Amino acid sequence: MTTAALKQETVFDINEMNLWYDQFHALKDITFPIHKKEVTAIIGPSGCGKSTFIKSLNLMASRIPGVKMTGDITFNHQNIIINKPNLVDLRKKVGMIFQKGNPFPQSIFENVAYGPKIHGIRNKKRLQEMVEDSLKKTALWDEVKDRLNVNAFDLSGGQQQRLCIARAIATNPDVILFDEPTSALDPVSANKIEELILNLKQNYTIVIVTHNMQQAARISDKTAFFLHGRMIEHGDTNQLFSNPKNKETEEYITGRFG
Ligand SMILES: Nc1ncnc2c1ncn2[C@@H]1O[C@H](COP(=O)(O)OP(=O)(O)OP(=O)(O)O)[C@@H](O)[C@H]1O
Repeated sequence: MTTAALKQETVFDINEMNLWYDQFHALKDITFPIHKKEVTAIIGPSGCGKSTFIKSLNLMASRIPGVKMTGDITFNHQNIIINKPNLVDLRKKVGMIFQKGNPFPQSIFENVAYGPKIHGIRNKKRLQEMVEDSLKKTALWDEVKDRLNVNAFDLSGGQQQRLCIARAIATNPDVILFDEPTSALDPVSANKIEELILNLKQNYTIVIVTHNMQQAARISDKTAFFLHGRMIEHGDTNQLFSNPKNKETEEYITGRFG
């Protein structure tokens, strides 16, 4: 096998990416790849830029007034910072899940059917199939199949989070971004989300921001450690946690700060 064939396929290539909130330089010269069908964890102390980084990947951050981005985030062979793709199309391909499930105040069915509908799917049977498929992929189908018309707010916090994941999956994304998806959940619900993420990586590329280093170690293939707006170290999760190359990474993962 050639070296090129061995090279891992990437979904995002981030190169010398910078972001400012007005005068505040929040992300500095970020360079690393996000590999296809892997889980990449973003770790680091509070305020280091994890959320800002993950929100840059779907250009959510760039919509905040006063934000300026430079450099290169290549997704599907185009630099999304410069080329400014259509945001509806970008977010169809790059879904996002937040700390707290944020379903729409509508039925379970309508929450999941929402994405396909705005992308033009009107056929009722097709929508039903897509909703069922997405709910099965998030292990929610058996829990809700008899009450698809109840309001999504009637679900538990963990179920709402899985519903939001089903909503993201329904548009057939390439990537799902998770910003601390389990920090508002009880341990059992959190565990279900972790299991789900491990299953989802067969079909999707996943980037997860987490404060929980055990979680990063359990579910990610690659980890990137951020500090003061810089990406300090990126590598195989096992290697980064057992034998970090950088002194600051070591101090963080051994709990000496953060
Ligand atoms: N909308 C904003 N306007 C101005 N500054 C912001 C904004 N959002 C974040 N920041 C600043 O950018 C820096 C990085 O914030 P960010 O939320 O990305 O960090 P984080 O690592 O995700 O933190 P946490 O773990 O506490 O959620 C912080 O100094 C924060 O105060």
